[in-house]
Amino acid sequence: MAALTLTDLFAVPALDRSLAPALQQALDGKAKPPGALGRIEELALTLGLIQRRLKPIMERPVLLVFAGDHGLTRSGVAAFPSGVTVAMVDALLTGKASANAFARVVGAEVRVIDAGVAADLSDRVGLIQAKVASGTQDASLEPAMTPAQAEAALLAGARVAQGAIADGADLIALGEMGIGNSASAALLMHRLASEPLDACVGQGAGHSAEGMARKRAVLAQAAARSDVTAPFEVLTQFGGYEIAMMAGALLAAARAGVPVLVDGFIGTAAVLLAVRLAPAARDYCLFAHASAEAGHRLMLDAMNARPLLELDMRLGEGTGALLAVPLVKAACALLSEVAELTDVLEAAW
Ligand SMILES: O=C(O)c1ccc[n+]([C@@H]2O[C@H](COP(=O)([O-])O)[C@@H](O)[C@H]2O)c1
Ligand SMILES: Cc1cc2nc[nH]c2cc1C
Repeated sequence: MAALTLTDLFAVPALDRSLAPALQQALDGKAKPPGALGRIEELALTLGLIQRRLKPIMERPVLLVFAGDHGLTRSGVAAFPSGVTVAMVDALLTGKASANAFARVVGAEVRVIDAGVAADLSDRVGLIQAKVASGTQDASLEPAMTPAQAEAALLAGARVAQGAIADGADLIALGEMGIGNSASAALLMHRLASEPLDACVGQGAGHSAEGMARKRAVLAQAAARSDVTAPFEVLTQFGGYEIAMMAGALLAAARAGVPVLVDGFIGTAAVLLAVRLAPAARDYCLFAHASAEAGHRLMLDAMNARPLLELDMRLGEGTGALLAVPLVKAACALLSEVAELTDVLEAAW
């Protein structure tokens, strides 16, 4: 098979809506008042359209956790040291992180990918090795990555999603781990959603008032360095590798007709990037939760997205996406398992 190119990856087909009337009729005919299952009915219709089936199936959800480091941390945008990225990759690989625990609860598989961690992880068992570089450059001083690195990261993310889908994944959940990536995501949001930088900056994994002031100042310096707004250029200027790979994974899943569960602030920034690169990708996304990170709501609004859950979470790793898996499964079960109202009434009378 010919190697995937960015042109292929950006050619996401528009969602085929031809089954919408039949799906709506099926939902209205179930043993319940029309519309009584609210947003689960909306979700069921979306899943039917994406899978092109009147009875969508959800048997093998797979969480992809992309990990990467950020040169911006050298300028003090994060409260935690970037070594925490490695420690959490090890926790994720050994089943000890929150995402692993939640994945066990909802019956999802977890795959962990080295997108650009600033440490040699070549000896880690079970880690998908896709490192483009050992962390991005410090985006407050220079471009986070080269165009060739951005392209490599988008394509590597696509290949990881294609691999999971080839193994039977029928739902891709996107997660990430990367100290400093809330800073990178804020810069992406600023440029891709055209929001003032201050509205895009939140506390990330945690910050004192002094830390927040430093984060804002460093990001203002980064934003002043380059005025790009075109999505690929915004990625090269502001990073990061795990964000690029999540965007690539979404585009590959959309092309394969596989729905994607979107997690928090950083995952949503990756989706915004993907949607600016290929607008049709938006219709393959299921937005799992509203993160407590300031700016997340506004970023969701930029894509007209209404998240399923609101739990005041701001962890990342895909934890919010995982908690929405049972809702997705329930939406499938509604279309495939619930009786027709006419059959139920006939049986009773
Ligand atoms: O998912 C979110 O909404 C979210 C919001 C804030 C922080 N995080 C996580 O915290 C890390 C980024 O925070 P920071 O302060 O290091 O930029 C990264 O590992 C993310 O997974 C995640
Ligand atoms: C401990 C820790 C765990 C995380 N998981 C995702 N982002 C994280 C950030 C930190 C700091």
